[in-house]
Amino acid sequence: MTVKIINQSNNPLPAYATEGSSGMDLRAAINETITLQPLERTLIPTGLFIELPVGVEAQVRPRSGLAIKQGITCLNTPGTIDADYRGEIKVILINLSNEIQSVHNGDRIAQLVIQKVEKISWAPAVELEQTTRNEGGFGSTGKQ
Ligand SMILES: O=c1ccn([C@H]2C[C@H](O)[C@@H](COP(=O)(O)OP(=O)(O)OP(=O)(O)O)O2)c(=O)[nH]1
Ligand SMILES: [Mg+2]
Repeated sequence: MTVKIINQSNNPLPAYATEGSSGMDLRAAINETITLQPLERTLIPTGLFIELPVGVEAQVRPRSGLAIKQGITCLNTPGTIDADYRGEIKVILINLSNEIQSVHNGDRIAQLVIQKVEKISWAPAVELEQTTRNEGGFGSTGKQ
């Protein structure tokens, strides 16, 4: 699948790092370094605008390296880029460490995963098919 993209940043286009990579890293497109206080969140532009076909979404997901090394993650993970969104892809980062963290222009701050999405119609009902699990959840399995 090819997807139209406008890149208003001076960073390279997001790319798969290896043949088997699910995501393409997103880079910060910022003029000045951003500092994040502990628990501070901020919206970081990428300079990227895309045109997804209907039936496809893009997810903005955290990078594990940033999370473990700096305690930085995406607050709304996974972020949803709707097929009909024509605005700039932005990343909501939060600093969950107890130190000030910095983000520089070009830093890889998140990753974009392209996924097919199903659209459904509701069939209103009064009862649902029984299952072994039924209403069990929230740690219901594996108990003696
Ligand atoms: O991490 C994100 C999440 C969303 N978006 C953009 C693309 C998406 O299509 C749009 C709306 O996102 P979402 O549906 O998550 O936000 P909302 O709060 O429901 O806003 P809206 O009412 O505009 O849908 O914002 C981003 O750029 N980055
Ligand atoms: Mg929405």
